[in-house]
Amino acid sequence: MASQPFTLKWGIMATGGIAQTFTKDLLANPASRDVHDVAHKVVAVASSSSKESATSFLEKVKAPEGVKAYGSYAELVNDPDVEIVYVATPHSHHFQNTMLALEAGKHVLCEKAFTVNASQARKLVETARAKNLFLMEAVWTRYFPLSIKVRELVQSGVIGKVHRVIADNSFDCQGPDGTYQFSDEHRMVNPALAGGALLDLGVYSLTWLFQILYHLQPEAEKEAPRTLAAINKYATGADELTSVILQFPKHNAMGIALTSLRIATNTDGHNSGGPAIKIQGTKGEIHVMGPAFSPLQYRIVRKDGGGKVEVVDCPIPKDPERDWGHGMFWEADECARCLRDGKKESDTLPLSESIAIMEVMEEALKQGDVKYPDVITTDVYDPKSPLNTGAKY
Ligand SMILES: NC(=O)C1=CN([C@@H]2O[C@H](COP(=O)(O)OP(=O)(O)OC[C@H]3O[C@@H](n4cnc5c(N)ncnc54)[C@H](OP(=O)(O)O)[C@@H]3O)[C@@H](O)[C@H]2O)C=CC1
Ligand SMILES: O=C1OC[C@@H](O)[C@H](O)[C@H]1O
Repeated sequence: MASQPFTLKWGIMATGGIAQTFTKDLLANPASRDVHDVAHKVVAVASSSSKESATSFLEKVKAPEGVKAYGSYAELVNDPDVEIVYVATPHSHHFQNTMLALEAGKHVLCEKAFTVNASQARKLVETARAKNLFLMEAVWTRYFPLSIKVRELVQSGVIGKVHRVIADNSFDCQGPDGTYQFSDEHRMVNPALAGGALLDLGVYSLTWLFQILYHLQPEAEKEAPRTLAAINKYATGADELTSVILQFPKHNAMGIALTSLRIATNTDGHNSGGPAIKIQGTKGEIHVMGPAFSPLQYRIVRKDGGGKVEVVDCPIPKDPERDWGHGMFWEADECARCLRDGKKESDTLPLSESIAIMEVMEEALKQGDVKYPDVITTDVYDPKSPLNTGAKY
């Protein structure tokens, strides 16, 4: 007889778009993605706006009976049934919200971008380690079977030594008059919510650079990159057209990360313009078709392939009962496996790597003179911060 799966009990912090998407993935049957060793239970959700928002969230995601709805983040982190908190607030809030959960003794999966700057990231990691708690940045793309396969292919030498990775994750968000489809208050462009292309979208371009050029470096030869950035800013002061070059001189490798809110990676949204990611080695290339955050196909182009391209599709499985499957469940499965195995961080995205990525983004934003308000950049934890209580700031 098969043994029972290890079941992880989740608390959801915030009720916005991605909280709904992720929670629906948690509620999908793991068997529909051929996972049988771990499972997930949603035990509570909290809204900083009102208990009603949390209740309406549970209706929207078609949660089963018995899931608790809270009107504050403090109640959620103090619920003894919650084992791990999924932090699904804007970037501005990640540091204070994750600290709130860690201080209450909860494990945390925190949405990308991990924090607003590197010192906040270091503080989170120090706190999680001091308290012996699990912590992971929710970069779901890393846990896609496609990403795992591409990393394996690169490591096995199929395309030889990789010298360059070019990755783009850009959206065309502008209306006919050049302003954006969303207001200046929206989290995408509002500096008070750490808005901007780099922290929201560019983090995925950097994910591809890092998971190939940095993650696969042997531990003894780890080399942090030099960062060179160019940034054009929107009227609000947030970055809107951002390019970052990462140089790894010891490994003779270079990465180019592109992101923008003005111009899309592919103008027709169908990859007609080519891949979003190109991984270029001495024996060939791997092309990953966009979007960079949720890719469904890669192609291997061999130098001696005579023009033939190997095309591999990696669809995201759906739970037929719920007619749902978005691909965020793989990162949730990673959290469950780590906790089952007593691990406090994921090997696929170690905390040191989340810090290294935040160091790059902080440096790039500094070079582009992008500034955020003190209330969201501080690395001093305050349980009563408006970012934790939902008060205006
Ligand atoms: N992995 C992925 O594919 C995606 C990840 N993300 C990431 O998820 C996070 C949230 O994004 P998304 O869900 O799109 O954002 P939304 O604006 O849809 O939701 C954010 C939620 O955060 C809470 N919140 C608390 N304080 C504030 C505030 N001052 N302003 C706005 N919201 C606040 C609100 O919930 P409440 O009122 O209930 O407290 C709100 O609903 C970001 O870090 C983003 O980068 C976003 C989209 C996709
Ligand atoms: O993480 C993300 O991926 C998908 C995008 O639509 C979204 O803006 C971003 O936050």
